[in-house]
Amino acid sequence: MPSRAGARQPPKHKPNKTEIKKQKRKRDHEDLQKIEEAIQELDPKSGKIKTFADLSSAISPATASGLHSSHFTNMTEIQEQAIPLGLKGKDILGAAKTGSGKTLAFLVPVLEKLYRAQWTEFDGLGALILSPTRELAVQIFEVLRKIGRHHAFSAGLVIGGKSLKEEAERLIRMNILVCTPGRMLQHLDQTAGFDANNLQILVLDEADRIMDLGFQSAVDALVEHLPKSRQTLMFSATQSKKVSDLARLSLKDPDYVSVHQDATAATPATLQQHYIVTPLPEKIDTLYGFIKANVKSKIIVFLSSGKQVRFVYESLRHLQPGIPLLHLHGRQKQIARLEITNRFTAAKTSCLFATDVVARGIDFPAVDWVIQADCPEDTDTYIHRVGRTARYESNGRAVLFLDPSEEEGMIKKLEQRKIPIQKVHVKDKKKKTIRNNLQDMCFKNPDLKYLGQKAFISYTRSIHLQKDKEVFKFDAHDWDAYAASLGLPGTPQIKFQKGEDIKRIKNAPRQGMLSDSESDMDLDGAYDKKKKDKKKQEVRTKYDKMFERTNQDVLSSHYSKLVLDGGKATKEGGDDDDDDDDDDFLAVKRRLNDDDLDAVSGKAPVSGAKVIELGGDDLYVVDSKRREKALQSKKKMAKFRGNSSKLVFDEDGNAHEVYELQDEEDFKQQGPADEQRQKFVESETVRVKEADVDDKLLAKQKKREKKYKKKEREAMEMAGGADPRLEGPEDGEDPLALLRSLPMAGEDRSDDGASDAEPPKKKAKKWFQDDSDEEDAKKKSKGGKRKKVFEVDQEPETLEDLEALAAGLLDD
Ligand SMILES: Nc1ncnc2c1ncn2[C@@H]1O[C@H](COP(=O)(O)OP(=O)(O)OP(=O)(O)O)[C@@H](O)[C@H]1O
Repeated sequence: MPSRAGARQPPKHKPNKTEIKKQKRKRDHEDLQKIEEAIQELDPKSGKIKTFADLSSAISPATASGLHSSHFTNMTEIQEQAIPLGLKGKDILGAAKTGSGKTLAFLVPVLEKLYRAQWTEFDGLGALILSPTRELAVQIFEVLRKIGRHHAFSAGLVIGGKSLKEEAERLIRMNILVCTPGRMLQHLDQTAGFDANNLQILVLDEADRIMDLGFQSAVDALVEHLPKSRQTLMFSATQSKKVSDLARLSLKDPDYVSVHQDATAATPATLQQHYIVTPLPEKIDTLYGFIKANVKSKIIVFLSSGKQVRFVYESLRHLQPGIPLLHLHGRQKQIARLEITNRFTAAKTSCLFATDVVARGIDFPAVDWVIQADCPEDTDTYIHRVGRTARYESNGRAVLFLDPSEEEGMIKKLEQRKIPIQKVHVKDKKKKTIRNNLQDMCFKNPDLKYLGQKAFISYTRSIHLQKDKEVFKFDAHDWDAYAASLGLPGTPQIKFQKGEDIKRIKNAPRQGMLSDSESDMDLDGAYDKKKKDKKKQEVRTKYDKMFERTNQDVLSSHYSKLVLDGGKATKEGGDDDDDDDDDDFLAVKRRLNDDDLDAVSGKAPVSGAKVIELGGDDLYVVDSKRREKALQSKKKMAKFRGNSSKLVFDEDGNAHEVYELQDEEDFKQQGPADEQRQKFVESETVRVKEADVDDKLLAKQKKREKKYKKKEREAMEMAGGADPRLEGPEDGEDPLALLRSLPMAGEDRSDDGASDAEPPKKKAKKWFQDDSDEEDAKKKSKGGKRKKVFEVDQEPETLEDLEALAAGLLDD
């Protein structure tokens, strides 16, 4: 088509900023509209949604590209079902096998919820994701960072480990938070300007764990801070539909999404599951044998408590099985825990001894074996533990160690859950005992022995407290043999406390029984207002801190416990929250040879320790040189002893303060105050004068004695001083006794006793040799040389005089 030359073009309209914004808003609005429509059309049951690309019209471009760049293409079953429902704004109870991708199943709906609400940094907290452990929270946060990288939301991790203030500063600006319940509650309670009033979506990963007793109070209090009109997603491999839990979280008509039907197990098909029957006293041998036979593998060994973990790790480490060993439990510092998690993640071959702190959710890559050396408390725990291997389509193997008494009960329970498990036997030629090595190590290393004792106690205690008596039969075990198998010189005695405490612990099995691992689960970070207030009131001295300080050696936490036990703190309800609650329930009779320890028998186990009684109820235990030194320092211990006061004793032996205040009435009866004062001054003047005379006499006497002793010493030196009797007094003897009993020249030895008691009389000026010397001299003059007689003008008084005299004798 010809162009019309010279025709005027209509002027081009340049949109101003406001118009641009308007257009963008319109476009955004239209986009959101389209997304909403696509979501409405999603049908999870259609079987057509298999890949993330199938969702592309129902999710934001930012999420789609985040998933794509993280190499997530196909969806897992739980994702296929849960993501569409989540996008539709439904509350969800999601249950799917371990390692089946539940994390993405809730993270995609979280990102999309905020995206569609056009959430900005000024809108505050929009999504909250709760995890029972710090490790799992970190892992969820990492996945969120990956798939959410193209979004503009701010996201944070709140798991403690930093100061509340430091966390608080950043918290206020966050749109999405991944956190542990206790720490989150603490912020909601204490951080100014931080609230969750606008929260759009709440997620509970490992929901059954978060909803159980251990977290009950924290979760209930936390929910009170959240708005009722929100979406709630709960996920776990062992999800229950407990109505009470749903009510507590005010879930609205939730969709139950379960991808393992009742006919199939909650464990992945790619997982091979076995069990070994090994009597408790042989367990550590079996474990060591297994590790030695699999040194080219990546293994996780689950034990029932942190103390078990520490003992097994420390003792097997000394035996150098030829595979890097790691250990993880809740009493370790946060940094150490993360470091160990990272090291095990990166390792190709390694054996990690752990409590249930890593039983749930943690996605260690390429784990070959999961060993449950201590039987899990229930089948749920079994499922989560074995789920650390055979994750997302990979293979894995799991072995459960059972005592003969546990076999029937546990296998029955596992069969009820349709868990396919096979019995296997340890090959005879692979059996090897390490009992002698352990005994030897415990003998040489008291710290290890101590750990063994603690491990023994914590194990017996956990068996006793287990609820499932069909599986855990306390009386079926040979505890002596078990103690011996750990290398212990004797069986620590166990004392069961009576009364309400047991009930309380039994009713709250998780809090009481698995204290080590529970504390891992953020219970140590759990916010307990009462505890906090109480702590504030307690004044802690430098020495309290010294005894509380951990990592000095393996025993330190025990010291502080003993100090508290022995001291008033426990008696007055002192808060011993730093240690686990072993001794809440069981206590060990102390097996101590030391007489000192009798005073505290029955309080706690420690052998070879000294107990120093400081007076009153205060007892301090010492078994390191450093502490011993500290306790010997009068200056340091003065703080513990309190201010000293001078006492005087009356004739009956009763102690009185030096200045005891007299009753006013009695005082008045003795006459006017002035008169009394006058009398007092006069009597004291007389007393002082008398005392003065006595003091002078005493001083003179002392001076004389001193002079006399000096002479004796010098005379001895002059006489050769080689008498072997002078080599040193025996312990407890008067060091001068020998000197005094020696014959002195010119001294009358006929009166030995007197010579000891009285100072010698002043001698004549001339000083001769004695009679026996004269006799000697006469004999010598007959047949030989006559002994020279010395005449001296004056008795030698100084060392020089004596030296001169001695020199004269030698000259001869
Ligand atoms: N769609 C997917 N495609 C590929 N890999 C996936 C997909 N979804 C999840 N994964 C991978 O599967 C592994 C397990 O995922 P995830 O940790 O979410 O499992 P889980 O179901 O939460 O397990 P657990 O019950 O133990 O907590 C992870 O390594 C994850 O990266």
